[in-house]
Amino acid sequence: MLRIAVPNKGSLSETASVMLSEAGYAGRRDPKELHLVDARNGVEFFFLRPRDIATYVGSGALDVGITGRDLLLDSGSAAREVHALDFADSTFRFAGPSGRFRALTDLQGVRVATSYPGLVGDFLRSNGVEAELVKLDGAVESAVQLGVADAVADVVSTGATLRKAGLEIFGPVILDSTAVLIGSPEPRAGQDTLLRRLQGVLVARKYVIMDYDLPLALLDRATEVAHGIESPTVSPLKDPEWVAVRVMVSRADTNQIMDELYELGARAILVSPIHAARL
Ligand SMILES: Nc1ncnc2c1ncn2[C@@H]1O[C@H](COP(=O)(O)OP(=O)(O)OP(=O)(O)O)[C@@H](O)[C@H]1O
Ligand SMILES: O=P(O)(O)OC[C@H]1O[C@H](OP(=O)(O)OP(=O)(O)O)[C@H](O)[C@@H]1O
Ligand SMILES: [Mg+2]
Repeated sequence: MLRIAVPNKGSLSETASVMLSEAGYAGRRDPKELHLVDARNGVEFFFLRPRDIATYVGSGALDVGITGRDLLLDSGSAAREVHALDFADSTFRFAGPSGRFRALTDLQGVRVATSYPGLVGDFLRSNGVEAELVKLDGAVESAVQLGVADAVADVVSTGATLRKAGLEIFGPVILDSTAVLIGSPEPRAGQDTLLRRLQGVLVARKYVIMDYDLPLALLDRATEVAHGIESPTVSPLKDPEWVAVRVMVSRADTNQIMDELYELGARAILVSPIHAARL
C-alpha cells in the first residue's frame, strides 16, 4: 500500500484534501483523524504537520507527501520534488523597515527573523552574507516592531501582512514556492498512479472543452486560434460545407478564444468543464 503524507492543518490542508478527493481518494470525516486506510485505492493517508512531511518522506518512513516547496527545502530532507501542484503559490522574500535596506549585502551582521532558518541560512551562505538568524514559529512580521530583529525573511502572497507591519520587500527573490508532491529518494510502487491522478485534476482545473460549428473552409485558420493539446477533433455535419470541432482550451483564455472564433465565422460555440482527465 502506498503511504501518503497529507497536511493536517494550515494553508495547504484544505486544498490538498480537495485535490485528493477529486482524484478519487477517500477523505477523512473527522478533522482530528490522523490515519486513514483507503483500501479501494490501495493507499494509506497519514495526516501530519506540513513542516514535518518532508522529514517523514525523506527518511523513507512514508512514500510520498504533499507539502510546500519552501518547507521541503527548509527541512534539508532527502525527499525530492516530484511535481508542482499549483496551489498555495507564494514567494519567499526579505523585508525590512521602509528605506532601511536596499540590497542583500545590507544584511551583513544584522538580525533576520524567520521560521525557515534552513532555507534562509542556505541562501545567505551561498551569497556570502553572514547574518544572525532569529528563529520564530510564525507571525514573523512583528519581529522588527518588537525589536527582536532588524529584518525578516518570510512567505509573501498578497504582501498585505508586510504592509500592515510597515515593512518593505528588498533584495533578490529567495524562492518561488508552490504546493508540491514530494517522494522518497527511491521512487515507490504505486507512486505513478497517484501522480497521474493528480495531474488529471490539474488538467481538469486548467482546461475546458470547447465545441463549435464552422465552415470547413475556415478550419485551418480556426486551428491557429485554438490548436488543442494535440489536434482538434473534427466531425462532419449534415451540411457538407460545415464541420463540428472539439478542442481543449485553457480556462483562462476561454472568452478571448470564443471572441476570435466567432469573428472568424464559428457559431454555436459551447464551453463545458472537464470533470476528470488522463492525458
Ligand atoms: N498566505 C499564503 N499564501 C500562499 N501560501 C501560503 C500562505 N501562507 C503560507 N503559505 C504556504 O503554506 C505553507 C505553510 O504551511 P503552514 O501549515 O505553515 O501554513 P500556515 O497557514 O502558516 O499554518 P500555521 O498557522 O500552522 O503556520 C508554505 O508552503 C507556504 O508557502
Ligand atoms: O502576503 P500575505 O497575503 O499577507 O500572506 C503572507 C502571510 O501569510 C502567512 O502567514 P500565516 O497567516 O500563515 O501566519 P503565520 O505567519 O503565523 O504562519 C505567511 O507566514 C505570511 O505571514
Ligand atoms: Mg504559517
